[in-house]
Amino acid sequence: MSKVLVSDSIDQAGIDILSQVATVDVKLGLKPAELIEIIGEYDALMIRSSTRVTQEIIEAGTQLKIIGRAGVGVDNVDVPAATRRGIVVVNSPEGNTIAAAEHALAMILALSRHIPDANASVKRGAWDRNSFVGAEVYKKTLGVVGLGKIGSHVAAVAKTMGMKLLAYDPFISTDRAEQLGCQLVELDLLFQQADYITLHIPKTPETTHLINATTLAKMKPTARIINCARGGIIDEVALAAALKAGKIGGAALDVFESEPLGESELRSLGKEVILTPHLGASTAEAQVNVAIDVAEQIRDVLLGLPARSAVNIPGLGPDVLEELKPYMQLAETLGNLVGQLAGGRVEVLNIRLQGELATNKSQPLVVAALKGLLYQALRERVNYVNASIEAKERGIRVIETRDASIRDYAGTLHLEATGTLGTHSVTGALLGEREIHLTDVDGFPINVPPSKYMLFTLHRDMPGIIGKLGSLLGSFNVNIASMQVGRKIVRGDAVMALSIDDPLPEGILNEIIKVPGIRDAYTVTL
Ligand SMILES: NC(=O)C1=CN([C@@H]2O[C@H](COP(=O)(O)OP(=O)(O)OC[C@H]3O[C@@H](n4cnc5c(N)ncnc54)[C@H](O)[C@@H]3O)[C@@H](O)[C@H]2O)C=CC1
Ligand SMILES: O=C(O)C(=O)COP(=O)(O)O
Repeated sequence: MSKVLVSDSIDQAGIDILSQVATVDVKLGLKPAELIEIIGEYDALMIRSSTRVTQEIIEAGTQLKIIGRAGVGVDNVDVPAATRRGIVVVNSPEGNTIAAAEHALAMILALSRHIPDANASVKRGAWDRNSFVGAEVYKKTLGVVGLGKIGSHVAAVAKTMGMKLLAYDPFISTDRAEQLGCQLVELDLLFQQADYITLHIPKTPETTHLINATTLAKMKPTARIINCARGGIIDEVALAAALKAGKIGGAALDVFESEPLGESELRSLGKEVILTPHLGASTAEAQVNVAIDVAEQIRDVLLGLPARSAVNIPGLGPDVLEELKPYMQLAETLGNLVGQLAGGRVEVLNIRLQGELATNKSQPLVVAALKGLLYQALRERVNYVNASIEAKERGIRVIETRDASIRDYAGTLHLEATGTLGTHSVTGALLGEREIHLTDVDGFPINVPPSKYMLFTLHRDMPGIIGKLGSLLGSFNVNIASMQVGRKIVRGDAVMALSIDDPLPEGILNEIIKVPGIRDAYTVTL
């Protein structure tokens, strides 16, 4: 019989489902070394946000078939390591949406009326009616950063409380924002005008320390910040300094850069600060929802059935998956790449399936391409099940064409994305043992395998330009793993595709564009 390890607190409803098909061990508070020691006995691991599933633990999980995250964020799981091992990672993208939204709303009102401190005061025996004069949210401006599942519910409720709604979300259309009652604005304007700023975005390289000393200085001195999304989006040292200097009116945090929260200036601040221990999803209802959602997926996978909310491996039957998996990985890689090249919000995605890909089994490839395209916006919240729905909700028009004629490769996939910042295209194929190769970028022929960190330049094909770029990167200690030039005619325009060992340090892109002959440059992380 299969064995399942539950290493975080999971509602009994989930345990009961797992017990139908497996022996279930609930072991909470395991240290990493303890988890490494026992994980090899288990076919499945069920977690929330406390257990950190590192590459080391995944490699020790020699029998693991599935990791189930009873919640949204899988940033505590080394998903690429799981994918390399063929371990499916599933989550519950919507099970705790209402809970998290209501926690953010509760924080807004608790901050406004100093409820935690007033409560503590009365419980200490005081009757102090002067120290807790609050503020109304009515007719105040709420700035919603991230208008996804949770942000849009917060906006809907705040609107009923008479708040004016501003939103910033580079991947949402103006129409969609207006449907949600929000005026879509640039982030700086939101910071300048909002009385309350509530964060509902994933933690990504772009959103890390989005709230910092510089952005805090743009806000009203009376502004209040709420973070029920992810620790790290706010620079907590800068926030504490701004609060102590009276540059910010208040903050309510449910998530922290390091959890459990260690030593922090935030603890010493008064009624203008509310701190909760990552309770956004901690309602009875949400915990039943996510436990059942994920336990059912673990049960299905252990029974050899596909999972419905896999974040890394599509929920297809084993045979179909075996046949399509390499092409789906190609499609997802190309979707991720073209999404980053296009930048901003994509409005149209043209997908051309060529040669052996032009079959009636194209739908999983289209879904995989959309999942890759939406990854920058939604991270682990987008999966093979909801990618098409999310694309539709975001107003992305998908145009699919098939051409069974075979050209340079047996089967190629061409994606063209038109977004608010322009149009870009990529083509790819599988070579040899089904190795992914990029074969064209923006109409320029190349033939390179994708790597995690890549740099693309559009430049004039002229002597010395490769050397200048190489020297510039070298001066910033950027190591080039490979480089290739694609051009259509000699001395015309050309594209350079470089694989680099590490992410491009901040600010270098601007230096690259200053190199004579270089027209544009893009850095991507795949
Ligand atoms: N505190 C807690 O216990 C909980 C926290 N969460 C966290 O809340 C966050 C939001 O969750 P959902 O609404 O379900 O996710 P979602 O994926 O539905 O929404 C995220 C939104 O952020 C937008 N976005 C992505 N990058 C952005 C950027 N740089 N600037 C502005 N917008 C950006 C996306 O376009 C998307 O609309 C996630 O990080 C999730 O992990 C979710 C549940 C409970
Ligand atoms: O679902 C999420 O992203 C959460 O942050 C919820 O975390 P938890 O399951 O309550 O540890």
